[in-house]
Amino acid sequence: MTATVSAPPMAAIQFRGLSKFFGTAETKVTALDNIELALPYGEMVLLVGPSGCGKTTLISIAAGLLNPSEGEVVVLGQNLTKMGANRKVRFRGENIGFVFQQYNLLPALSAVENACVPLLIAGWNRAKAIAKAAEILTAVGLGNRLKAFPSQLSGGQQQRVAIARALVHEPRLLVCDEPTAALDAASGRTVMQLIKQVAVQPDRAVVVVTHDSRVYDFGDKIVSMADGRVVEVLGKGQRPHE
Ligand SMILES: Nc1ncnc2c1ncn2[C@@H]1O[C@H](COP(=O)(O)OP(=O)(O)OP(=O)(O)O)[C@@H](O)[C@H]1O
Repeated sequence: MTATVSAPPMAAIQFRGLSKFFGTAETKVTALDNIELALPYGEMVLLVGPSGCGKTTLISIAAGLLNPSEGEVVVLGQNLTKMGANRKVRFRGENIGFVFQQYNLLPALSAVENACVPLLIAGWNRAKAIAKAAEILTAVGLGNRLKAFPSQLSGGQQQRVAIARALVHEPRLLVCDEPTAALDAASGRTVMQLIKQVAVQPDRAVVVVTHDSRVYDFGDKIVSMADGRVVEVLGKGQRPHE
């Protein structure tokens, strides 16, 4: 009999009464205003909305990179708001993968060396880390470019290396901030397809911040934000009002 992996009972990410302010007094900016939102396992959730509406701030809090000013965030069953700084760093390293608009690859390292960095940081032996990184690079279609340096790869290929690096330690939450912004339409679609194929699993969660309406079709859910608030949560195939 095949073992099936099913979603854990609770939401992958829960924001409860979450607010974030920057600055004080007359310079005070409300980046997030009382967010109540639960994001599920097993889906690709797109976070959309105009520039400055709070998307990056929200995923930075979900990823434990930023603390909220008010409210709570529970990620993969752990309340980050109550977690000490050292534990949070460990939790992040073990459970969260990041993909950004800039690929942030190390230019002196080959594709496979770049992709295995998180494993080396986690203490893996080099040969095992390289083998695992090669496996995931193959899964994202770069099995024949393992030894290429970033400067020898196209933008779309470099983003695929960055995706492999983000997924190599099998994180249960993948957070992507504008992953297709620097790519042409075709490469952007390939990258979204890969994220969907490789990262979306019943016991994992994927959140993608995007301005790129060309990739809205990939969202199982679209959370639309404005002025630090969630304005609507749309199902598959629905489009936000622009
Ligand atoms: N470190 C900071 N200090 C002061 N204000 C900040 C800081 N980070 C974000 N903000 C402000 O908080 C608000 C939300 O910013 P955020 O970057 O989350 O928006 P965004 O929706 O991701 O925008 P974009 O799509 O342009 O990346 C903006 O008004 C921004 O200027």
